[in-house]
Amino acid sequence: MGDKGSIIEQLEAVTHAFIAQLPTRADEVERQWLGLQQQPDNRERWQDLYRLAHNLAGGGGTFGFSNITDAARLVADLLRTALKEQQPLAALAENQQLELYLHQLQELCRYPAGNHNSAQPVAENRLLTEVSPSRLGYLYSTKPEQYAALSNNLQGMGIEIERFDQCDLLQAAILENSPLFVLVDIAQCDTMGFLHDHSHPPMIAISRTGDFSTRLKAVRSGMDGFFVEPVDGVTLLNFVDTLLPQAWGMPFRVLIVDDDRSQAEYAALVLERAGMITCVVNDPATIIEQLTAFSPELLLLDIYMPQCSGIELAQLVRQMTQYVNVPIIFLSAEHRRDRQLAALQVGADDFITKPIIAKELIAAVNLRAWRARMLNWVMLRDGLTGLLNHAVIMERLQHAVAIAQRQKEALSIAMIDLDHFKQVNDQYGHPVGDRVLAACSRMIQQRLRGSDAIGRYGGEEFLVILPATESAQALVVLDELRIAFSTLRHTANGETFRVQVSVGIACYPQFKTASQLLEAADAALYRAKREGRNRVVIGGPVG
Ligand SMILES: Nc1nc2c(ncn2[C@@H]2O[C@H](COP(=O)(O)OP(=O)(O)OP(=O)(O)O)[C@@H](O)[C@H]2O)c(=O)[nH]1
Repeated sequence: MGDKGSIIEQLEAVTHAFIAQLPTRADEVERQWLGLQQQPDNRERWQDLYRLAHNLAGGGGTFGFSNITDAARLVADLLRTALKEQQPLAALAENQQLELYLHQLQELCRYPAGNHNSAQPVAENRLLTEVSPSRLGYLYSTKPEQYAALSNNLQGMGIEIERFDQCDLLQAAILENSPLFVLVDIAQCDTMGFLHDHSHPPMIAISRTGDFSTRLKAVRSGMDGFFVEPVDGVTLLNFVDTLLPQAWGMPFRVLIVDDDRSQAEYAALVLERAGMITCVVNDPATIIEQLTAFSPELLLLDIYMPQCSGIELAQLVRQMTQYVNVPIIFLSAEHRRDRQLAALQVGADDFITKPIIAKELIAAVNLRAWRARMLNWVMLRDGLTGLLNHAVIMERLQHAVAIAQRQKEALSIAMIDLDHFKQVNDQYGHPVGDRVLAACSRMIQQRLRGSDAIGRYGGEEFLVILPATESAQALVVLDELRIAFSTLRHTANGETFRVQVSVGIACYPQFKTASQLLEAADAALYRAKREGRNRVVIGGPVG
């Protein structure tokens, strides 16, 4: 099921087939209704009409025609009640409400094109929307003084702020420019109705007070975050990072274990359609290999399987320490709440009852996978800079060297150290030093490729790993970065200052192991410092 192209093609094919037979279904509805005008006491015919509506409601939901689902459900609900309560069938044939519902349903089936909302599941998954990397932030506020304070604070971090005081202009600008985030003055929060209809960048409420009712107002307006003024730029950008597609843009990877092939394939189709990557396992005995090969971010387990139960499988997975944090969702026809609770006690996170409702499944998987990814993100990152922490960047280095060896390709690493940083702390204070560190980290992130790994190696020292990069290329990239650093203006106590960096580079295959690379980059950095700072030096003879 990993082949996304074929999944989408399959899905398009079945959707087209569904659309193609909608007009015929409309005719059938009409024929049944007219027939029932002649034979109102024919219970079987009423039941046929009920089944027709019921199927349209299901199919409409599956294939993205929510209007058809809504209309068909009105018909099906009305008919089910009437048939169950043994209401007089002749009266049903004269029910004007039913006639109206049926008419709406026929219209929607005959002209389905304008009603398709197939993009909805993907759009609902905000994390998957592509927003181009941007250095633009928007402020929606009628107060110019708010703009001045924020703009000052964020300019030092390389972010430009634009203010809007009209919602429609803001909305148009968001669609056109995809800013990094939108700050919304709490007074304007309740005018942001469009948030519910579209995907959008992180929307963050700002307010002078952080009391319960103000925060609640922000939540109810659909805000993604809340900051009390004065807004600290570093904290704000770190928070935005946790919501951004760079951090979350990769599709979720879901492993589905179900001995019932059709159920498993259906769940996989639904999730793939919402932009996720799935792997279906019908034989629970192969789960260990699949966990290693696929490295899922979430497990969807059927409870009742002949060979071993989903509950046993969840226990088995939880006993493998590397999967302790992977969310597990049970999928089962079990409706008894006590059984469901017992199942959850083995360490699962949620329980979805069959038959699968696509929307519910997508929402549950999205929520759990997103939470797990966010926790992971926080655990792997350095709190001040948002870069990978020391342990993680060291692990990435080992990994990058192994790949370079296997693929027989180049690899460069660079150690970046701020020059005379102690003076910044001494002169302006530690909090200003922190802000400078955060601004520099952001600049490295903005300038390097997504495939490069960037970590905080020590206090004011960063380690960058550039896969498939020769020393000459690394030199060019790092020197551009050095120049960009020296042009960044920082402000403190009304003064403006600049900070420079020294860089030491080392490259594979000149240096063969992670520790040799680190040693060589460190020695090169030392040379850069000794030779006058604000320069880039390559370790060993230049390749
Ligand atoms: N504000 C702040 N300062 C830090 C942090 N981590 C390390 N530092 C400071 O970074 C400074 C490093 O000082 P030194 O190692 O003497 O180096 P330097 O002043 O940058 O001089 P050179 O590296 O030789 O150019 C020390 O003052 C540390 O306190 C941090 O997280 N925040």
